[in-house]
Amino acid sequence: MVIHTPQIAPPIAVFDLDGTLADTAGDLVGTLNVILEQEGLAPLPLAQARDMIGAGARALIERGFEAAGKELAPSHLDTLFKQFMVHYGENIRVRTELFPGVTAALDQLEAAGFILAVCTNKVEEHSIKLLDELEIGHRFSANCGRDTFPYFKPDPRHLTLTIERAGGDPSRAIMVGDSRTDIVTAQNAGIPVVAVPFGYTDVPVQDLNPDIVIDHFDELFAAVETLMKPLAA
Ligand SMILES: O=C(O)COP(=O)(O)O
Ligand SMILES: [Mg+2]
Repeated sequence: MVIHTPQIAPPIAVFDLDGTLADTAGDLVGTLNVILEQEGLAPLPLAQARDMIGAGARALIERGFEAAGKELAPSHLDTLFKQFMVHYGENIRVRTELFPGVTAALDQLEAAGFILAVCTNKVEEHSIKLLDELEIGHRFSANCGRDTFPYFKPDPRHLTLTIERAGGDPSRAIMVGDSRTDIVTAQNAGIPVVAVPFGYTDVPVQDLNPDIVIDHFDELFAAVETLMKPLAA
């Protein structure tokens, strides 16, 4: 007699990229400033422009122009977006580094049997390139950007389709992110969310009602265990 045990999907942890896994602001704002200067506008200080990150490069350019008080026609935005993509792609890892403790936290999750995935509003090509240059790309079963599906964060389908592509189960998943976009995406997908406070957000992440806020990646595994305990029991 063959006894069939029910197949339980492994747990999955899905990470945002910019402001969560890596501090990318120096290179994103660096490219934004190249565009602004080319348009005759003053470059923005990093401290001001970093919180404009999180909704993709198009939004970053729009927000940069808004901060400079300059109108931007949609057709011109298209041109600048293409220039941004080329310049950023060529300068993606000049000042960008992983946040402290990322590699060890991914090790811990992998050792506990977690599938790992990325769900970012970066375009997929740049997300793949950057994570490879940061030498962690091979760890992720799926790396889904703004252009991977017809939906992108805060649409919860960006997250649920990432989980599906990685071979995970949305009922055994957690999201880790730095912004309102990530928190709203996870909440709308019914998935618990861990927030990091060191990323890019114009309001403190604590005020956005995530399930847990961690100050350092050293705290991630314990946070995930707490949020997933009912599932493991
Ligand atoms: O704004 C971006 O370029 C992408 O941001 P995200 O990785 O935080 O989704
Ligand atoms: Mg982010």
